[in-house]
Amino acid sequence: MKIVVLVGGVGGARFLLGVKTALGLPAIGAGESPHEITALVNTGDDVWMHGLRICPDLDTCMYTLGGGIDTERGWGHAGETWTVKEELAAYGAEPTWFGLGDKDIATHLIRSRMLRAGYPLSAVTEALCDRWQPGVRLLPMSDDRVETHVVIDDPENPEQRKAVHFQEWWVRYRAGLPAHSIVAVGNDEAKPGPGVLDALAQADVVLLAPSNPVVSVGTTLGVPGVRDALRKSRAKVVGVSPIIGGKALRGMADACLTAIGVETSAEAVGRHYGARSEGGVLDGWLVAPEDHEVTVPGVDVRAVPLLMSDVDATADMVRAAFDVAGVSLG
Ligand SMILES: C[C@H](OP(=O)(O)OP(=O)(O)OC[C@H]1O[C@@H](n2cnc3c(=O)[nH]c(N)nc32)[C@H](O)[C@@H]1O)C(=O)O
Repeated sequence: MKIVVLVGGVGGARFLLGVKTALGLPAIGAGESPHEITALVNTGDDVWMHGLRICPDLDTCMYTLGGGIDTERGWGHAGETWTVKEELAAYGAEPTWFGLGDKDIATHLIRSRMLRAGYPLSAVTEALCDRWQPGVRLLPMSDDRVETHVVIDDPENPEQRKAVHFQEWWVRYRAGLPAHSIVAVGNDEAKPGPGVLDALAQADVVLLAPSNPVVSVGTTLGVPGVRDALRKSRAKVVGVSPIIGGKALRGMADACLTAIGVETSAEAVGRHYGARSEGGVLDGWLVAPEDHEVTVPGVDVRAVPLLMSDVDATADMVRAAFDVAGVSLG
């Protein structure tokens, strides 16, 4: 079976651990399987800092699936040290609000060197995955530069608005400054990355991980051609709600939803994605038991436990999604 999953960072990576487990693969690392998992990974959070190209969602997926993640934080390397960050701060080199660990910097150094040598991000990702063996094909949504920006009131001059990179809004300001709008700069002209459209065309089932519906899954769907390919796919498309009982489980997805005028509820996010039969992308939508009254016109809504408390619980969630999609593992 060919499974395609649209993912962001931490929640997306944890969901992929469950997909692997549901398919009988080891959660960490590679393994023999008749099944093929392809993750279409958001790159709208990517940023240049200190001359390095940083791809938070790709790296979080790669480290998590390859067994190198700091499981407490959910991002960055296990056993990380921060000498370079401290030295940069001692020089007064901005930005000081973004934590780049020493081990993590090695990944960014290799990526930046390869990008500068002319390799596309997809090839760089493949090369980095040679080390981590994630057991999932990680495809950047695009090789083209797409960077999400957020329009806020300028904290230094509240009379004016300014656009800041998503990372500055999210990490520096903890999404605490109201977003007037969120714009994925470059999305309109981006081309889907190599393999992205083929994966969607050949998929037996497509899953939307419980990642941020605006700045992760939404950005990938915003790459021209991706939404159409998904809508045309012969596979059923099942989404998993990142919102339970009216709240995001981690992060500040509510601030992103508010910025695009969508309520923070499983129903509103399901309706935002919309039914495939009505121009949207969903055939099925998994919500948590407390959201069992949710309806999304044209979509098969099922209530199942949605807490990714461990890989087995997450694998159960994935099996429920397969059930809604009508696929069996044989
Ligand atoms: C900006 C960042 O987005 P993204 O990179 O998409 O982050 P995640 O992939 O971590 O998704 C955030 C999203 O995930 C939801 N979440 C987290 N844990 C669970 C869980 O156990 N079950 C479930 N159904 N959803 C979960 C969480 O509510 C967030 O909305 C970001 O938003 O952090």
